[in-house]
Amino acid sequence: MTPIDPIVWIIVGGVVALAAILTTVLVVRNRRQRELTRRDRRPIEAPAARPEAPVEPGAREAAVEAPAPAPTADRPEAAGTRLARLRRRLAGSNNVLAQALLGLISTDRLDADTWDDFEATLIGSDLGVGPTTELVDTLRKELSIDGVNDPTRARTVLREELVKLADPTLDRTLNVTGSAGLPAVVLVVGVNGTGKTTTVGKLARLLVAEGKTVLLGAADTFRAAASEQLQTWGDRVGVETVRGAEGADPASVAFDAVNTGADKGVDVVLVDTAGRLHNKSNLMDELGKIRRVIEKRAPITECLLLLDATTGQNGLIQARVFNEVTDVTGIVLSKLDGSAKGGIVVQVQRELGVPVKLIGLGEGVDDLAPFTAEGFVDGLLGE
Ligand SMILES: Nc1nc2c(ncn2[C@@H]2O[C@H](COP(=O)(O)OP(=O)(O)OP(=O)(O)O)[C@@H](O)[C@H]2O)c(=O)[nH]1
Repeated sequence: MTPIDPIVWIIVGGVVALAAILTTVLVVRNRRQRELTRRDRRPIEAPAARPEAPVEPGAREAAVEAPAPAPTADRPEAAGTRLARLRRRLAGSNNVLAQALLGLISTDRLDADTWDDFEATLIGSDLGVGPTTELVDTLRKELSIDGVNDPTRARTVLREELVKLADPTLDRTLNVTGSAGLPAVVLVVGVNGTGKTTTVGKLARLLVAEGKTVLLGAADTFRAAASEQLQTWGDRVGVETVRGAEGADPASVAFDAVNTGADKGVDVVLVDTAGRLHNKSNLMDELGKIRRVIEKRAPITECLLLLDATTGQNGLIQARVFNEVTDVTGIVLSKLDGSAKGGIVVQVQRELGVPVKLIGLGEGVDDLAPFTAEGFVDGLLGE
């Protein structure tokens, strides 16, 4: 056998060593690659929560105006708490009417001057001349028999008479139940700035909390910001808002909203309108068209007229015009907070023959309450 040349041994040894090195390198690289892949697949950990910064007074309200990203409704305050808070607000120190009423029952001598002052205050509170005269006559009669020496008796008589004036017999049910598989349609009308958009938002929130499905229609196409404002409410409450382009025909947006609501099977469609009071025939045309077009798809179950309590007699004149041009089924009296014009409740119901169904007592999301004659009077008298 021929001995193998040492050179050949060296070459073979080198090849084997090179192969071993290459194999080791490949194994290590593969292992690293697998490790990296495994790390990538690990779920991303949420960053540690940052401690909440202290909230400036009013900052929460401002944050509330921003559209909420998630379409989930925040639940309104419980009805009892809300009403108690609103009652306190109604009896607030800036309410001239409440002060005059409480002044009367706490005085120990009723002379002609006291009655004159009382009468003037009631007229100033927009109670109207007729209801004021009725109230003063009844109180004079009742209290001259019993005297005001007994403040509890005086308060009882005053409460009874005021409740009668606010008329507890009126049906104030909000008609938000549709029929024949169609949604209920609530049309909200009124002069600009009275609080229509805000009320639609607050009402949507209450309806959602009652378990109803709601859709908003932004038929106030006159003011671009109005439909944005409504959309913001819709986002916060977690309901869809149907909008049109700025300057679009309000009737067509209203129809789209009701049509979408009917197709989607929602319970209630709330339609916000512009209701500019250019002149009576324009208003009649605009609201008439909106009504006709909506009713091609579903009947309007409730037409709410917004009335700003602070505008007094002017507001009443506007309300009369709206009531003449469209079939109003309920009044929403906004801005009763801090207004000395609470008497308007009585006057507007008598003049228009339409019940006040809701009252607005502030700009906050929960500052809308159903109206009841007893609750309103108790609020005024601070009970
Ligand atoms: N204090 C108080 N302010 C209210 C109340 N309701 C509404 N407002 C405020 O009134 C202003 C007008 O309200 P909007 O809802 O924009 O009124 P609108 O009728 O829709 O107005 P247009 O879109 O111009 O027709 C807003 O600043 C509201 O926050 C209320 O009950 N009390």
